[in-house]
Amino acid sequence: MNDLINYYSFDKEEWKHFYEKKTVPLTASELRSIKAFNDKISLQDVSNIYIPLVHLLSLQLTNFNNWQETKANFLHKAARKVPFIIGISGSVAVGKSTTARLLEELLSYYFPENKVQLITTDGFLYPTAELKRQGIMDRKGFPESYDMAALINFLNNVKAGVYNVKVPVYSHQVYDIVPGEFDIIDQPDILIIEGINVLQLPSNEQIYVSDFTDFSIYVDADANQIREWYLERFGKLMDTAFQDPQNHYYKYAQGNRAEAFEIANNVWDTIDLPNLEENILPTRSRADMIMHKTKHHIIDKLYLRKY
Ligand SMILES: Nc1ncnc2c1ncn2[C@@H]1O[C@H](COP(=O)(O)OP(=O)(O)O)[C@@H](O)[C@H]1O
Ligand SMILES: CC(C)(COP(=O)(O)O)[C@@H](O)C(=O)NCCC(=O)O
Repeated sequence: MNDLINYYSFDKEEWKHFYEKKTVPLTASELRSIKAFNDKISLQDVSNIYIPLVHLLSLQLTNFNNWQETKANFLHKAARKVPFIIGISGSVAVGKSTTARLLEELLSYYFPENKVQLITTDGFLYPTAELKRQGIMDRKGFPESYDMAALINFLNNVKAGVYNVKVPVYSHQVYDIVPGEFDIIDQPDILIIEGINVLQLPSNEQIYVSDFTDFSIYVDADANQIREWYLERFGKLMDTAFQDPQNHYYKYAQGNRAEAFEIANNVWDTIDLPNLEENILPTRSRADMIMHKTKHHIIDKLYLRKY
């Protein structure tokens, strides 16, 4: 990516120095818990990239809380806790949900006084039956496949301090919204929201997801590299589907593996790659931070918005 004039760019050596001295060493149990959800994650990136980032976020959070109080005083209103929302965007399979879970883990660990919750915008996809009814099953992940009004309403409720806000649950295994299942977001101090559409501007809404986010991260990588990660994940999803006929990947797991990968390549070429090029990549320059990854998900560059 060419350096943009409104971003500082850093390689990882430069970035890690910003919080080197005060780096809190990771404990053995913390390392275990990070490894437990993804044993491939680079612990060096956790120390050199994510811990300085968590520190930066905590500075921004303090600033945000002070500003909410100052604003409430000016308006002669009682100050109340307003959730700080972190948005994470990027292509399908670039590693948004892994980054989001890692940040959730680290923020909860270093700032236990804060309640941290996480959601994915996948929950606001229309159910398969509705996508089929509209004839847009091959547009899953495109802007029209999401109930953006419901997503905006959800974010508004969270910011307004509403208790127990429900979020529908999407399952990659079932490849659909799970009927009757919800996550509950209940007055968090920090909400992380990850999804391909977090930085998008919905065509038929006056307000955007980004009107509710206080810091946003775009996870970036070369499209050919992301295809590999997509296929690797497809392989993992197939490997766990053997026993379960309800699983979307069961039919692939039962059939010829090479043919299944051919189908996956085709899905990438006809759905996820065009979506990346048409709708996701153009939103990259709206992010506060761009995190660029290379082979094995190793972060090689960071871009931080200047203004
Ligand atoms: N930092 C990372 N280190 C190792 N593997 C990763 C990392 N981030 C993502 N992955 C792997 O890459 C694939 C896609 O990641 P995922 O978080 O599901 O992407 P997304 O949420 O963007 O679709 C998964 O197989 C995941 O295990
Ligand atoms: C549900 C998704 C739109 C969201 O992707 P995610 O960022 O969670 O990987 C995507 O995984 C998807 O289903 N895309 C449609 C084509 C496909 O099967 O890859």
